Amino acid sequence: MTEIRILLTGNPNVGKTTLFNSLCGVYQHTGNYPGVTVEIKEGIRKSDGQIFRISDLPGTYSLSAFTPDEQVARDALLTSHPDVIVQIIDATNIERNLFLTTQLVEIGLPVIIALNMVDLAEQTGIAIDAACFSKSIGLPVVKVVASQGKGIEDLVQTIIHISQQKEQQNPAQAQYSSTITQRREEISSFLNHHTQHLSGLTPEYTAIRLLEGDQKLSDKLHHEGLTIPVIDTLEPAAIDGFIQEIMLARYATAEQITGCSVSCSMARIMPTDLLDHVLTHRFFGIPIFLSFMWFAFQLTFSASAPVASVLEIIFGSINEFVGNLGLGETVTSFISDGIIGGVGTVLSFVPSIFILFLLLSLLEDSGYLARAAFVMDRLMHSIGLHGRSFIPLLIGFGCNVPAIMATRTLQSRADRFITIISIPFMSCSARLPVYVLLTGVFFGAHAGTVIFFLYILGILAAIGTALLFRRLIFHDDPSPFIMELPPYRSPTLKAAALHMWQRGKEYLQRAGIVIFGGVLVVWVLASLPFGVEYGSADSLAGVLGHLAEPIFAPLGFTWQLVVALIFGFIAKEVVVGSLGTLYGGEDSLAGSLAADPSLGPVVALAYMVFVLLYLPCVATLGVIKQEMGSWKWTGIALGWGILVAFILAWVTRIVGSLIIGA
Ligand SMILES: Nc1nc2c(ncn2[C@@H]2O[C@H](COP(=O)(O)OP(=O)(O)OP(=O)(O)O)[C@@H](O)[C@H]2O)c(=O)[nH]1
Ligand SMILES: [Mg+2]
Repeated sequence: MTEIRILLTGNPNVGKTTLFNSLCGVYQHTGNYPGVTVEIKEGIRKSDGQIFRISDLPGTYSLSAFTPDEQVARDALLTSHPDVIVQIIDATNIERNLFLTTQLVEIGLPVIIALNMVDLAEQTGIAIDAACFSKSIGLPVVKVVASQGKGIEDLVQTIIHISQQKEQQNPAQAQYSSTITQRREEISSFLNHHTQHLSGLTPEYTAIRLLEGDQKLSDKLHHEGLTIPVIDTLEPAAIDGFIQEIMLARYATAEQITGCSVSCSMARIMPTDLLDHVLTHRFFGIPIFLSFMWFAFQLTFSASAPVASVLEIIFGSINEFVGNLGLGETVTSFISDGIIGGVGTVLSFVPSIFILFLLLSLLEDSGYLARAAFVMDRLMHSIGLHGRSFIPLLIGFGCNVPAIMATRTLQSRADRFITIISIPFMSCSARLPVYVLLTGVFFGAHAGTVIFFLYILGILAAIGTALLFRRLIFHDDPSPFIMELPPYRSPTLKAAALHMWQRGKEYLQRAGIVIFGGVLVVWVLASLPFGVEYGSADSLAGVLGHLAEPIFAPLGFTWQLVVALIFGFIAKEVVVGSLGTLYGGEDSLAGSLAADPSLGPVVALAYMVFVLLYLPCVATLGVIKQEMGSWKWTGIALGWGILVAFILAWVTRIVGSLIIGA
């Protein structure tokens, strides 16, 4: 078997990852907004007697990289020397995508165009003559619909064909003015004598990249002791002029190619514009966004509460059954308090998590969330957060770990840090079970609304944090933000369900290992030392809880709540798991909570506020350290979370008691 190495590249949000998934038969996260993939993902396909080693790159508009994710794409394209580059082009937006093509063809490696989303292009009345397009661009063009797996076979055959072909491609190149051509020759003839410094790039190509302002490349050459003609001798203003000129030449080429092969029967579709007008309206935009979110939480709670109570009844009967088996005290307690009380409780919230994920996936795939980002941008910019930060913040609703990785789409370190420290306040799905449990017990019909406000509080805490840190530490203004709105795409239930399943599966897997481990520790602590009553104040868990209780006295938390918080650090699902274990006994967990005289709506609310804000789980802390590269900032993020949680939970308790007492 021969091996073919392929890079999938293209602008953001054109369907690279969807195509990658189709080619490799795997699942990587996709979403209808730019910046979903921020790292290179590798995959393998074996077919037709070949091994295809495929890399999915983050999206990029050009090779002049500005953000960390674009740099990853640029470096892979310039330094990894693949056999074939496949550029995925959005068929509804060909001309803009071709700007990147004009850069790719200059590298000198074989390029194939995968023209994706032809289904959408056809719906909007854009007709593309692939043969004519291929001829005018001088590259093979394959039409595909990645989301339906159409055209994949054609693409694979083309890849095989091109990788075996020996002769050079002859693609349409950008036509530069005589000044640029002359400068280019000057630099490349100099580089001809120094090819050992070019790491496989041709002198001509290196010359044009330098004229285009590739800082990384010129830094590298300087570092190796070279003085580059033109670049090092001319004024920066002159170089800026070259950058402009080259860009214009690229656009002109893109326009020329598109002109002869694409015809539009309709100028633009109106419904999108009209819809955007409403959804991104200056005044209505935010209320509309909030209503969508409120509706999502209401639905999550009302649809999942019945399922959760059925599961609770089932677990109750298993408990009774195990109790009657006469297995001995420790084994019975292990099964009913540890496994069923702990892990079972966590699992009974799986339906809520799945429903929330399904709703978020539908909103995301339709393109609405990107509009929400746009609406929030106006607001966020005025308070010192970068508009682009909104997408990582939103991803935080699912899990904080990928959200923090998604900050790689931000350019400045200040923007990144401010976003990273704000993300843990976004209520990830692991916290939802705590809300569903406690609001169900203490807030009855208002449960959905209380959950909604907790999410809003999380968003406000995130925004407040950004504001404060921007003013206190970084002083500068957020860098300018350009975000393009992705097209509306009618979400398919299949894609959304797949999305939901993938995210839900992670939750289940965690429930299997991490949560079971965490809950087991709590069960052991509640059972030791031998001879004490399970979960009593004399058990190790009781002692630990009582030790920490004074700290939490102003908040009114019982020692069981405190122990659950401590172990919630492993993963936030462990909070309900521990409560299930510690409040075990005859009654159901909900029943025991309702019967505990030290608990009531006010303490429950303060507890939920604390759980929402207090600290990111271990995994999140790990990734903060990885992305910030410093323990100092990781410590600041950790301490800040605890401080905010404490203050806001305390305020909740005071204000709540005043209202209830009044
Ligand atoms: N209608 C239609 N939708 C598609 C097609 N291919 C992808 N999509 C959708 O387009 C959106 C973007 O897809 P992704 O695969 O995440 O795009 P990407 O290029 O990897 O995006 P980044 O990683 O952000 O650069 C998703 O909502 C996909 O479901 C297609 O052929 N037709
Ligand atoms: Mg992607």
